[in-house]
This record gives sequence, C-alpha cells and structure tokens, in this order.
Amino acid sequence: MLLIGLTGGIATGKSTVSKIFSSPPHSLPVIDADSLAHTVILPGTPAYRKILQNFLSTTPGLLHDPETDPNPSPHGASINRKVLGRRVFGTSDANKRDIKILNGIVHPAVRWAIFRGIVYYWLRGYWAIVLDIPLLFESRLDIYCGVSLLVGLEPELQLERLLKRDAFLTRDDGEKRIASQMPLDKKIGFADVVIWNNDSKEELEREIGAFVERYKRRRPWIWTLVMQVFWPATGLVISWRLLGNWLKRRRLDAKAAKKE
Ligand SMILES: CC(C)(COP(=O)(O)OP(=O)(O)OC[C@H]1O[C@@H](n2cnc3c(N)ncnc32)[C@H](O)[C@@H]1O)[C@@H](O)C(=O)NCCC(=O)NCCS
Ligand SMILES: Nc1ncnc2c1ncn2[C@@H]1O[C@H](COP(=O)(O)OP(=O)(O)OP(=O)(O)O)[C@@H](O)[C@H]1O
Repeated sequence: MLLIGLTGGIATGKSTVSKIFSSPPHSLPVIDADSLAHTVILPGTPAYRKILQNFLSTTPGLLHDPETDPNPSPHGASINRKVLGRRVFGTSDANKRDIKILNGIVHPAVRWAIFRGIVYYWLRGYWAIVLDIPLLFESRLDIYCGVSLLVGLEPELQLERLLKRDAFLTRDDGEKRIASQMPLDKKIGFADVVIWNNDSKEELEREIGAFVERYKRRRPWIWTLVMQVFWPATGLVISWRLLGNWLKRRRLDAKAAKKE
C-alpha cells in the first residue's frame, strides 16, 4: 500500500487535490489532518482542556458564545478557531511561542488519529491512501510516506485565493498566516513530486490523473494482496522503506541547513 503525503502552503489547493483523489475514477481514501485537528480539540477532549489551560485567561473570545456555538456540547463551549488562529499565526516571538504550545497539544492527538485511519483503510485493501497534511515536512511525517506530493502556487496567487476563500481574513491576517509557514522553496527541496496549481482546476485534474497512473502502474494488485496477507514481508518492507526515507530526510536536512 502506498502512502501519498499531500502537502502545500495555506490555500495552495490541497483540499482541491484531495477532492480529485477521492472522486472517481481514482476513488482513493483521504485522511485530512486539518479536519482531525479540528475534531481533537472539541469540548471534552484532553486537547480542549489543555488549550483552555494555556490560552483561555489571555485570549478574549476564545470560546464561542453558547447561544451561537456551531458545535454545541454538554462538555462546554467550543473553541473559536478564528480567534485562536489570530493569536498563534504570525512572526512575532509571542506568536512563535504560542504556535509551538498549540502544536505540542494538538499534534500528538492528530498523529494517533492518522495512524488509526491508515490501519482502517489498509485492512480494506486500498492500493494507496492520501494523507493531506499541511505540516508534512515540519512534523517529519514525510518519513512514513511512499511519496511526498507538494502542491505549489505562485505567492501572489496564494494570497489572492486565500483572501477570496476566507473573506473574514484581512490582508494582514493572510500575510501573517503565509509568513508563519515553511517557505515554498524549502518545501520544494523536501518534496518527491511538485504539482503546480497556477492554472485551471481542469489542468490540475489532468496532472493528478497522470500522477495516479504513474504510481498505480508501479503497484500491481498482486503486490497489495501479498503485502496484506504475508505480514512478516510487510514488516520487512516497511522497515526497509522507513530506513531509506529517514536517511534521505537526513541528507535533505543537511542540504537545507547549508543553504540557510
Ligand atoms: C490555529 C487553528 C485553530 C486555526 O483554525 P482554522 O480553522 O482557522 O484553520 P485550519 O485549521 O483550517 O488551517 C488552515 C491552514 O492553516 C495552516 N496551518 C494550520 N495550523 C498550522 C500550524 N500549526 N503551523 C503553520 N500553518 C498552519 C495550514 O496550511 C492549514 O491548512 C488550527 O489551524 C490549529 O489548531 N492549528 C494547530 C494544529 C495544526 O498544526 N493543524 C494543521 C494540521 S496537523
Ligand atoms: N486551479 C485553481 N483555480 C482557481 N481556484 C482554485 C484552484 N485550485 C484551488 N482553487 C481555490 O483556491 C482556494 C484554496 O484552495 P483549497 O481550499 O483547496 O486550498 P488548501 O491548500 O486546502 O487550503 P488550506 O491550507 O487552508 O486548507 C479555494 O477557494 C479553491 O476553490
């Protein structure tokens, strides 16, 4: 089974690409880290409690008003993500400290949910699973993927599409969100495949179609079947791939550090 690590900057088109992957003719399962990150902070979860401990007293409006709460729960008012986003995204030292705290709370829960999702789809015999993870390289989850696919977009188009989609963001908010992410050229250095999304959605569909064909050809169904039935072989292949990916990532880290 192939794990396709899909990543890219904010609003570059990851969800659009995920939708293409999950629709016919490809019909691949997609595990969406953003949506898991939203689920693991719902009221009543350990992450919810930790976020409140760290941010509630210093972030006005962090919790939704119970009257207009989009996720009403008996465990308390849900977190207003727009307000939390304003607090943690940015380039100031305070922003950087806060996003680190938030990531430290949310990421372990998301990683565990991703793992459960992979096992679920693997048992169902899919030849590939798409992991839509915005912070694939930052969290080093690319090491677990058979191929990392970066959706690239010109910076001006990125800001334009972000502000058009999220009309509640000011230009300053949008620039801060983009600036708080790993720069595109650094991501390109880590990616196995880059698909540019500067043109139309139809062009994007064609590119994804060609990508799927290329990787499907390399994975005959008999391979998927053998890997599912003969567990010792699966363990060996996974260990071998992990070692190879870990060594590759170490080499790329050293190259990126030299550039900086
Ligand atoms: C700050 C939060 C509450 C803002 O929520 P909101 O609904 O406004 O945005 P959403 O979650 O849909 O994220 C939109 C995009 O922002 C970018 N982004 C999100 N979190 C981060 C982060 N920690 N660092 C850099 N960029 C990020 C990604 O490109 C993502 O696709 C939320 O993003 C969050 O909890 N982030 C921390 C967890 C995380 O890293 N999530 C990303 C997947 S694991
Ligand atoms: N080729 C395209 N042409 C025009 N608009 C596009 C194209 N691809 C994506 N978009 C639009 O750009 C916006 C951002 O795309 P999308 O939501 O897929 O990005 P994303 O990377 O998933 O965002 P986020 O990082 O916030 O999760 C959406 O409004 C989408 O409809």
